[in-house]
Amino acid sequence: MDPIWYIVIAVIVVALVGVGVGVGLRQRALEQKRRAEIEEPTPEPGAEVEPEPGEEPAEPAEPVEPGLDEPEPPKSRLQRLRARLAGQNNALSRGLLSLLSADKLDEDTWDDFEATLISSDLGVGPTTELVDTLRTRFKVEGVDSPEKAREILREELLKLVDPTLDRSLNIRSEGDDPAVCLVVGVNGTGKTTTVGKLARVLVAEDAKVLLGAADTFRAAAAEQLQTWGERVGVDTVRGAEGSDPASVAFNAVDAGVEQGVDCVIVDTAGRLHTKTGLMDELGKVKRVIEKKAPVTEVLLVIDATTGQNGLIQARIFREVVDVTGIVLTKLDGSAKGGIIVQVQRELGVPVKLVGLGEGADDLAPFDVEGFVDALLEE
Ligand SMILES: Nc1nc2c(ncn2[C@@H]2O[C@H](COP(=O)(O)OP(=O)(O)OP(=O)(O)O)[C@@H](O)[C@H]2O)c(=O)[nH]1
Repeated sequence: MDPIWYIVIAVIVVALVGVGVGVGLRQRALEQKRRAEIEEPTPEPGAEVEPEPGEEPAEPAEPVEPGLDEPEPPKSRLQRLRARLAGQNNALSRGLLSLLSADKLDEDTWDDFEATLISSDLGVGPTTELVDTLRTRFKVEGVDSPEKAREILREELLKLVDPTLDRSLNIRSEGDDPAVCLVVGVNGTGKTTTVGKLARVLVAEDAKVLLGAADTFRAAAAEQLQTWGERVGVDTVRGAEGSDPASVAFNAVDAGVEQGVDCVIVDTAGRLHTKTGLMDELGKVKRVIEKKAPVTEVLLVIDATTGQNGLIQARIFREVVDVTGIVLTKLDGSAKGGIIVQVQRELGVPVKLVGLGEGADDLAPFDVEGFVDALLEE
């Protein structure tokens, strides 16, 4: 035989032995694995693992997102904000307290009181009403002590601010659709800030929220809104700068329905040059959203420091959309809480929220008794 055949045969033998050993080893490994599985079965994905007797069942790990803010709970927020409204810093409060501390209630004292109320944006109508009622009651009921005067003043102030108005916010889903909250107002009043703060209020109450940046007029507004959302783990639906606000609002609500959120809050632009433009745009935003889900709350944001201007804006917005609630911002900087009464009378819509600072949690539900008591606090 040719020696080349010896070499070929030797190579084949070596190869066959190698394959045999390999298969054997693999089979042994498979066998070991199978045995191990029989002794300790691998759980199906998502299946619950029975704890060993005596062993504590493992707690499902909370998804912890690093760097998220923890918004202040509504209760302590209210107390803090009440404290901020109280006392001598507030013109309305000062006027009320000066009446209570007057030695005698002569014409001059009543005139001064009336002037202070008007200058604190209470408006001429409500001021005259209040002063007339107080004068009559003080006389008829023979007020002879500051305590009695305070009691009457408190009662009349409560009536003026109207505790009977429904101030609840329709921002929690009640059916299959999410609640939709449209936030409108002139630029600079604090709309974007309010949307951000409101998202925090909802997150603190464990609601699932989505934001819609329909202020496409100013790119920085969407940026600002997204930053507010990111701080509490809430997503923002945005569009390109200058894109149609109605389509961004629609996309946000569409995504909200898809994700099953409790509330979609839509921020809108306020910087429109003509009233007609404003009407067209806001009307369209609302109509387009409602192809997807009803708008459950329309909040008009008014800057308390703008006084009569705020009222003029309120009138314009009332013509455009059905405002269901007012957010009065910057009450901390105005010292003129009287605007609450005027704006409610003007629109026939309750003040539902008040902003009392630039801080992330400086927004609180408006509480009539808390407000009046804060004004009368010394
Ligand atoms: N002191 C105080 N400042 C506030 C309050 N709410 C908002 N601001 C400030 O007001 C300024 C304007 O707020 P934005 O939220 O940007 O106002 P906007 O209405 O969205 O303005 P545009 O996006 O231009 O339409 C910001 O500096 C806020 O920090 C408040 O309750 N108190």
